[in-house]
Amino acid sequence: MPIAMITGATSGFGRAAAHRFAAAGWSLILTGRRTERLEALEQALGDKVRVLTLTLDVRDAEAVARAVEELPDAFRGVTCLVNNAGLALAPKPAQEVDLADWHTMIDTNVTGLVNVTHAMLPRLIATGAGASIINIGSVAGSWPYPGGHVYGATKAFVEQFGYNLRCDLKGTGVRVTDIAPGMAETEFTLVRTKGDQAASDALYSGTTPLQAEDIAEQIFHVATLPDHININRLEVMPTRQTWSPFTIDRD
Ligand SMILES: NC(=O)C1=CN([C@@H]2O[C@H](COP(=O)(O)OP(=O)(O)OC[C@H]3O[C@@H](n4cnc5c(N)ncnc54)[C@H](OP(=O)(O)O)[C@@H]3O)[C@@H](O)[C@H]2O)C=CC1
Ligand SMILES: O=CCS(=O)(=O)O
Repeated sequence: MPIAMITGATSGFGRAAAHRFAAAGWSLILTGRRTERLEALEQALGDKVRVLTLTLDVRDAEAVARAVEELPDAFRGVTCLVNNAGLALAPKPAQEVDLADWHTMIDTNVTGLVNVTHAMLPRLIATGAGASIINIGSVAGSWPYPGGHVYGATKAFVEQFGYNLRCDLKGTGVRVTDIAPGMAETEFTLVRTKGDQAASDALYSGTTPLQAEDIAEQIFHVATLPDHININRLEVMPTRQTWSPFTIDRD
């Protein structure tokens, strides 16, 4: 059975993707910082498929490299890497944001994704045809909005990094896709607001956001396309989310 490695599997898209791949019999390497949630996933899925959990902070390049180096033989032949771990912080004007929040987003969404990709590239190239890297970008990487500041910029990095990877991976069979979701109801807003459950509930109320399972289905679809097809970018929004017009500062 093929193997998927999913970062940020303890919540949201990552956890839903773990369930989706498991339903199709894939073996799983699941990572995140919250060990108890990884254990719960292993309990839920371990009867059906082979599961390896790794408590890992993607920002720690050494720990990531070591974990990949020490993968047990049964988990070395990874077919699909889902670079999903990420977060937004500080939904307020740039001039009011703590610098530490910008650093956390860059360290996680950019440096963390690069750490995991760098460590996994040899494994994916060894797999060859049919292998894929699926990076979770965001609509925020393409469309500016107030309070998007560094978060959107990190997701623009994710998109361009993926395209550039594709150039260098030509001939290896390894595919690279940027899946760019719009508003989806996960723990994302709870994290972004540093635990403000009311703000999170308010954002998703009275409309129909994407659910984690919607994006998990897209991830699984991209991972299981015939070997000769590479979706470069897949932008997915709720039907009830669109763009705003330009705004103008007037006297
Ligand atoms: N929800 C949305 O509206 C959208 C989300 N996205 C992106 O989707 C991805 C998943 O987010 P989503 O599922 O919504 O949010 P959740 O907050 O529900 O899940 C985020 C996951 O990322 C993990 N994570 C965060 N920081 C780290 C870290 N330093 N090291 C390892 N794992 C980490 C968390 O695990 P743990 O805390 O256990 O480490 C968790 O499993 C993110 O990249 C996000 O930017 C993109 C577009 C829309
Ligand atoms: O990436 C998350 C979606 S949004 O909050 O930027 O619209």
